[in-house]
Amino acid sequence: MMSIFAKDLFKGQVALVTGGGTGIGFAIARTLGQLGARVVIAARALDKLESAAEQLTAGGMAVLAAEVNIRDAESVNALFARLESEGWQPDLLVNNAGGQFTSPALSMSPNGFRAVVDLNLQGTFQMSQAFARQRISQARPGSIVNIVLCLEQGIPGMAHAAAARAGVVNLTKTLSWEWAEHGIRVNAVAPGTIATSGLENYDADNLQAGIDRLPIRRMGQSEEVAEAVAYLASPAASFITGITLPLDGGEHMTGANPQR
Ligand SMILES: CCC/C=C/C(=O)SCCNC(=O)CCNC(=O)[C@H](O)C(C)(C)COP(=O)([O-])OP(=O)([O-])OC[C@H]1O[C@@H](n2cnc3c(N)ncnc32)[C@H](O)[C@@H]1OP(=O)([O-])[O-]
Ligand SMILES: NC(=O)C1=CN([C@@H]2O[C@H](COP(=O)(O)OP(=O)(O)OC[C@H]3O[C@@H](n4cnc5c(N)ncnc54)[C@H](OP(=O)(O)O)[C@@H]3O)[C@@H](O)[C@H]2O)C=CC1
Repeated sequence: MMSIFAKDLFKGQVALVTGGGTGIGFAIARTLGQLGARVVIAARALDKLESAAEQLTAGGMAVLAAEVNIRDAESVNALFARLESEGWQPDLLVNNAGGQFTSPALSMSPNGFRAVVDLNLQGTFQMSQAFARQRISQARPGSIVNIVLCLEQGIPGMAHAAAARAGVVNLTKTLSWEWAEHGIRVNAVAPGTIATSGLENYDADNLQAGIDRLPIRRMGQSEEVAEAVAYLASPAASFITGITLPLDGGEHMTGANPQR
């Protein structure tokens, strides 16, 4: 898929994409890199990040693979300190890392619920706070895009993720208020079902049943998410903050697939 944006849209900027070594995050990193940004891809598994970085570098992009566990505040702070000292301080942050397991709410353990909230809500907050502290201390503007989930009708089988991502949707609004005066915009994209290896743990028949109910009857592509992220991160969206953009083939109108 060709990007509709100008090739040098993000020239001179650094984009930090969490979970940027796989799936949607990889597509976001590739799009931002193709549009001129230097890109940091950050996650836990350095081997996966390094092979992703190799692919992107082979395509002519400037890419740094950096280890981080977004659930761990010390790891997050160490990442931002490293990026500053190595000249990769980010102008744009894409909080893409996240995920969950499926389980009926009745069988979730406290620790299982907490792990998913920690990853998706606490992790997103910790990354956003570290980013904003760095930008604001240097009086530089910035842009944050959070990847959430289509959750408008609730998500049966994923109570932890639904609650955590609803938290991120409101965090997006609240931080957009608090940080607007510093030139930092905060927005989110809410994907429906997107074809990535991340879907391997989901029942294919149930996914198909959900897709059959959509106005646009197919899975989304990672590149479609990446284009929306590029738009929201760019000056074309300079008057947009606090929004969550549904990117879901219409799923926000059909309701969640109860079999998920
Ligand atoms: C249509 C689809 C839409 C969305 C698609 C996507 O998002 S695609 C993207 C897809 N990509 C991803 O989702 C990737 C990211 N996802 C992850 O890393 C994991 O799903 C995670 C968030 C649970 C973290 O896992 P972790 O290993 O760091 O967790 P931990 O070791 O710290 O354990 C904490 C607690 O959680 C419990 N527990 C863990 N797994 C299961 C399970 N399957 N079953 C039941 N319980 C489970 C575990 O037993 C423990 O509780 P206990 O026993 O102490 O009471
Ligand atoms: N595919 C889909 O249909 C949809 C996906 N999403 C969301 O989009 C995002 C990307 O998903 P997708 O590409 O499909 O799946 P992936 O499983 O490929 O992406 C998850 C990424 O998050 C990283 N990650 C997980 N835990 C941590 C952590 N503690 N610290 C840092 N990085 C972490 C993983 O890397 P590592 O394990 O190396 O840390 C991985 O790169 C996720 O937030 C997902 O929930 C939302 C809606 C639909």
